[in-house]
Amino acid sequence: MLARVIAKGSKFATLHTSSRIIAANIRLSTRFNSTNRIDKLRMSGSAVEKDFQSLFEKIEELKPKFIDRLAKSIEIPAVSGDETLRPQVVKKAHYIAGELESLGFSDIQMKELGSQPPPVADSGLQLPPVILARYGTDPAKKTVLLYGHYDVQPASIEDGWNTDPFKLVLDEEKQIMYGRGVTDDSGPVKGWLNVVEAHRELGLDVPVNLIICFEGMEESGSIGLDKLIADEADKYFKTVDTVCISDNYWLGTKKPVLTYGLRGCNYYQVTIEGPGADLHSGIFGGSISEPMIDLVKVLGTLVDTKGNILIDGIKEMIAPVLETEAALYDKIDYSVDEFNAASGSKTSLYDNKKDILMHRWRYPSLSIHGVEGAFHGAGAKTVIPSKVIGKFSIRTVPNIESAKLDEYVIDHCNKEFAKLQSPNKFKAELIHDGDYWVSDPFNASFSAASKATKAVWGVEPDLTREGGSIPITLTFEQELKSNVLLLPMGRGDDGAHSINEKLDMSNYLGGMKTMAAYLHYYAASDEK
Ligand SMILES: NCC(=O)N[C@@H](Cc1c[nH]cn1)C(=O)O
Ligand SMILES: [Zn+2]
Ligand SMILES: [Zn+2]
Repeated sequence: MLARVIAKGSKFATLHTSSRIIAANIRLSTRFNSTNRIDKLRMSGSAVEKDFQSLFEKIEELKPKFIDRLAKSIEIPAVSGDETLRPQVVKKAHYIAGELESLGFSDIQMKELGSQPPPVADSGLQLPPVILARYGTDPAKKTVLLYGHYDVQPASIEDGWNTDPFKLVLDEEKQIMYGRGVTDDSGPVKGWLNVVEAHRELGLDVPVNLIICFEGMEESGSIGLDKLIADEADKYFKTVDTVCISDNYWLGTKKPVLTYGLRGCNYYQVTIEGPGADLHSGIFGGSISEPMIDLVKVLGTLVDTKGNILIDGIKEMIAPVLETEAALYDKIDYSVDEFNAASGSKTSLYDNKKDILMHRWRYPSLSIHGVEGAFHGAGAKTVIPSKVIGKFSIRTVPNIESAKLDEYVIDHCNKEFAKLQSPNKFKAELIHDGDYWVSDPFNASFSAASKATKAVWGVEPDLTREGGSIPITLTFEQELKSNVLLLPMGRGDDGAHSINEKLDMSNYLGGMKTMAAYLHYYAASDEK
């Protein structure tokens, strides 16, 4: 099936110790003061780069096929957070496994993770499989584990999409692809497959062994994957030298980045249950205790309008800002204008780059996401919802302890609800969690990615942290005792999780070239 085309003319340790972070920051500031370190790591180059031209040309030549491959993927609504769509998530897993097989991958295993733990409506709901596969098993080569996720965030046209979110639409004039998952994370996942295909078409050896680990629950907290990685650390993953994840974005729209840190994410729900059914507000309003009113009151105690989290104990766990760290932000290529453009507004809480970046990378945030069971349609339905579930999450940073955070959050909610003296039933609970990750970006893998970026984009990448979360990153680092590199494909304005998610063609093609060059530079490096 071909992509729909818009006609021309239309429009960085689980509790990472402070000392490790200090060391990383000092090294980072050294890097920013001079490029000596990365230059020292730079190998001669020419032998490594001899195949780049043909590889890059082949990637360009295969563009129609690569668009088509992405289009097929976008058409499967693999929304992990929607229980009714679980069969689609499983379908997409099998579809990708088929593609891996036809591209010559071996030892393809669909690892089952059992049933999804509560809270879940269907207690027997099976988790989607984790796809494991190998490309090459040459003991003389290094082995790179490629992680990605094939599930996506929910999307519907009613949210304000200009096009069907589950159809890839190519704006020919702007050379931009739209669709749920194009940048997060189907584009990058397909990118790795395409890189292998380009090598095969050229009869060119992939210079490293690849191990694929693609999961279908990333957007829902990577439930079940921690255990699989621990179980397979000395088995399927035994030979892994490094892990590369392409599941985040450039900071802005112009400059490529490599990423060495992520915030964590603990996601909670509060359930308030009252009347036996939804009621007529004219008959019962004023004489019944309304769950939605209780919920609004409780949610209103979590955070203020300036983004300050109002739950006791959290602020005290945040790692102090170091002088060396503070200096880093000035050197990052980013602006308030880019932030505003990406948000489509001028509603920033801060008027300078440093504060925006610090509140994205190194301070926690609390967001209120939605209310299940509440009236949310058009019109003016005079209903009193009988049961409502409020959803919110906290993005975590060094040195917030996840278990302590859960305790503080749930205690806070229980206390605030008790103050209401409501007869309604109340429960506050954690849905899923994933730790923050901050790493030292001075190793062979980051060095290879830096050279690859220079080779493709002509600039040294900025080293960034990311406000989002990839829950499994720390698990890979700890269980496999290997470095993890975040090598993003898309741009900061791609609208991941939002409406009209996009991926610029230049980022899809350039991203694949960078991935390919990375594998070659890493293979040629003296270090692991
Ligand atoms: N591209 C990474 C990403 O979007 N990660 C999600 C992970 C998550 C955690 N809880 C729910 N989803 C993110 O929201 O950062
Ligand atoms: Zn993602
Ligand atoms: Zn995502």
